[in-house]
Amino acid sequence: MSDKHPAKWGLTPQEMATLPTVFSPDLLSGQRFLVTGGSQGMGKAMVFLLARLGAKVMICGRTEEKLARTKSEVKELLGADISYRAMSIRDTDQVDALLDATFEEFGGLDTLVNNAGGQFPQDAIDFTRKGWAAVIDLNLNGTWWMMQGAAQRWRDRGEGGHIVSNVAHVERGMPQAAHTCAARAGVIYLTRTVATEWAPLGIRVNCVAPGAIATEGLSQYPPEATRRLGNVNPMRRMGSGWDVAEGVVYLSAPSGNFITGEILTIDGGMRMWGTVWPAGVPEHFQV
Ligand SMILES: CCCCC/C=C/C(=O)SCCNC(=O)CCNC(=O)[C@H](O)C(C)(C)COP(=O)(O)OP(=O)(O)OC[C@H]1O[C@@H](n2cnc3c(N)ncnc32)[C@H](O)[C@@H]1OP(=O)(O)O
Ligand SMILES: NC(=O)C1=CN([C@@H]2O[C@H](COP(=O)(O)OP(=O)(O)OC[C@H]3O[C@@H](n4cnc5c(N)ncnc54)[C@H](OP(=O)(O)O)[C@@H]3O)[C@@H](O)[C@H]2O)C=CC1
Repeated sequence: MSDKHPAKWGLTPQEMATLPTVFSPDLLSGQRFLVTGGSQGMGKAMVFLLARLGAKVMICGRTEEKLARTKSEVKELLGADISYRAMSIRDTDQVDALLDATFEEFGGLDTLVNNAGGQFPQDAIDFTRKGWAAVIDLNLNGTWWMMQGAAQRWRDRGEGGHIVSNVAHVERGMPQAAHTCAARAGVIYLTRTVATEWAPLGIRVNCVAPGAIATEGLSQYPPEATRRLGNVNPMRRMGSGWDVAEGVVYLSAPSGNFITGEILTIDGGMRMWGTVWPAGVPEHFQV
């Protein structure tokens, strides 16, 4: 992937339908997945991969049009049927309705993928209370409502399950994204805690932590910032939604059966070298 600023970010449906995968075609046959934010970006790559591997998939997002488009593309290119529901993970009533609808339609759920999220770039010193609250509500609270709601249903039905949440590489902090960094750290430590609490229930809980990934979501960021994203890790390129989708499958398939409380970092080495400045590099740090 080049580090140039493309006219359109992300993978095409045709690419997601044909990209090579290390997994065998029937790996997830009969497995039931719920992917939040499955209508674009990494979530959509997960949906295509899961459908290609035989899984039943429910997706959600706020925009019905994008969900319907994803459903028809999956049908047209893979011949598979997926389900969707327009909702916001920030609304607890809508979270309950989504989980109830999914368990009812599929007769249960095997893996919840918490992928929906986002933020805006800003220096922390300038955050408004409303802006801080919006990012925490989406990335920490919304993710938690989904985690807890799924776990309660599994417990009440006497069934186990798996949760994988898409967070971000936050070990070194993330300048101009302190709100999301705080929220993602919260999800990481929820994961590490409930992985223990919920082990007796047969529920595994993991995260994937991406670095800079080329998705449609990047169109919300200024070109002067995204132009640098191919240079924020030692590999000096961005990852793709497919890289993250394969990580989610690895944790969710039998390959992940003895993995819980884990954070699978998929960042091209950004933990070691490179800093994302989503609003642009301040003068002090320019070389
Ligand atoms: C951080 C860099 C990591 C590396 C690159 C990562 C990239 C990605 O993660 S891309 C994929 C994710 N997609 C996005 O991040 C884009 C989507 N972003 C959002 O949806 C918003 O940022 C959201 C989280 C705030 C959504 O909440 P919503 O309820 O829709 O928020 P509002 O638009 O109503 O705004 C509420 C409040 O938030 C403040 N605010 C929003 N945008 C900005 C901004 N661009 N700059 C500064 N402040 C912002 C503001 O206080 C808003 O209140 P009002 O001013 O009264 O509207
Ligand atoms: N791209 C990157 O480099 C990185 C991304 N991440 C994180 O990974 C996740 C996926 O990223 P990416 O694919 O780039 O994101 P995108 O912005 O491309 O996609 C986000 C998806 O989430 C949905 N969504 C957003 N808000 C809500 C909500 N309140 N309720 C339900 N669905 C919602 C969107 O649909 P709709 O707008 O219709 O609701 C969309 O389907 C996000 O959490 C992101 O912040 C982490 C590190 C790096």
